[in-house]
Amino acid sequence: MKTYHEMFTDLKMRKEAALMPFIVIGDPDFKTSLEIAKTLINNGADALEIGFPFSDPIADGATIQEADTRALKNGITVDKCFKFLRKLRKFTPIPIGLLVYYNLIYQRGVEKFYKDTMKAGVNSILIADLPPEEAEEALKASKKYNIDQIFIIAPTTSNKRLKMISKHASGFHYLVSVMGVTGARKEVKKSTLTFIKRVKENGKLPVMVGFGISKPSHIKEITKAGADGAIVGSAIIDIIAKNLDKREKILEEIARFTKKMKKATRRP
Ligand SMILES: O=P(O)(O)OC[C@@H](O)[C@@H](O)c1c[nH]c2ccccc12
Repeated sequence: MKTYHEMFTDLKMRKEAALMPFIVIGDPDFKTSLEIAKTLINNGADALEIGFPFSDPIADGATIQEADTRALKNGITVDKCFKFLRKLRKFTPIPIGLLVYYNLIYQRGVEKFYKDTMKAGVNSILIADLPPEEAEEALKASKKYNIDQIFIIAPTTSNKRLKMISKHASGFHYLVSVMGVTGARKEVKKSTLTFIKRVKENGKLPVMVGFGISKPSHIKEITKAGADGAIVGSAIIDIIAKNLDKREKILEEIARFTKKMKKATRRP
């Protein structure tokens, strides 16, 4: 199993930024989502961010909300999510990060959740709705089980707060490109580029940018501004949603899209 640090070091030598696609377990169904994860890896993903479906995903826009609904309708539970992760880890050594809402962790018990995460060979956890001020118990478990705790940094995060987050975070900084919810966007704002520079100057970890990244040109813009990689969720899930009645097309189109996005991570 590869650490984030090893991944970023390897990529630096190859003059590439990291491509980290995001999918929801069980969307459109358990088996297909595992095939999708493998397709992402086979076509250039450097790491994966894996979402546990949740009924009230407050940080998510319509695309991911609907993915969560599809997965929950398929009967995906937290136990099934861990089963998925164990299968995925057998397939690949690349870093795998979880995206979860705190309720799912709280329900299982913080200690047990982190232990299961460790046993599944997962690298990191990002809890979408848990600020660092309230993360004491989670941080304790993350240290005990050697899981990187990822925290979100938003455009409104002050440098002072960024330093506080830097004290607790490991793995990478998750820079949210814009205020708002997840969802593919047409453009990268100029303000996002200056924000990336600010986090590079004031943070301590490699910077991954997410929220809205949906085209190769977006990846080029953010990496030129200093980002170490991109997290791409909704643009991939839109492909799933569009092809629900012709599932063989899902893998085909995701393969094509991933290759195109990975190509854009090469630094000139
Ligand atoms: O979907 P987008 O706009 O490409 O953004 C990445 C995103 O999907 C993923 O990182 C994510 C999904 N749900 C979240 C909730 C909070 C923070 C991040 C996320």
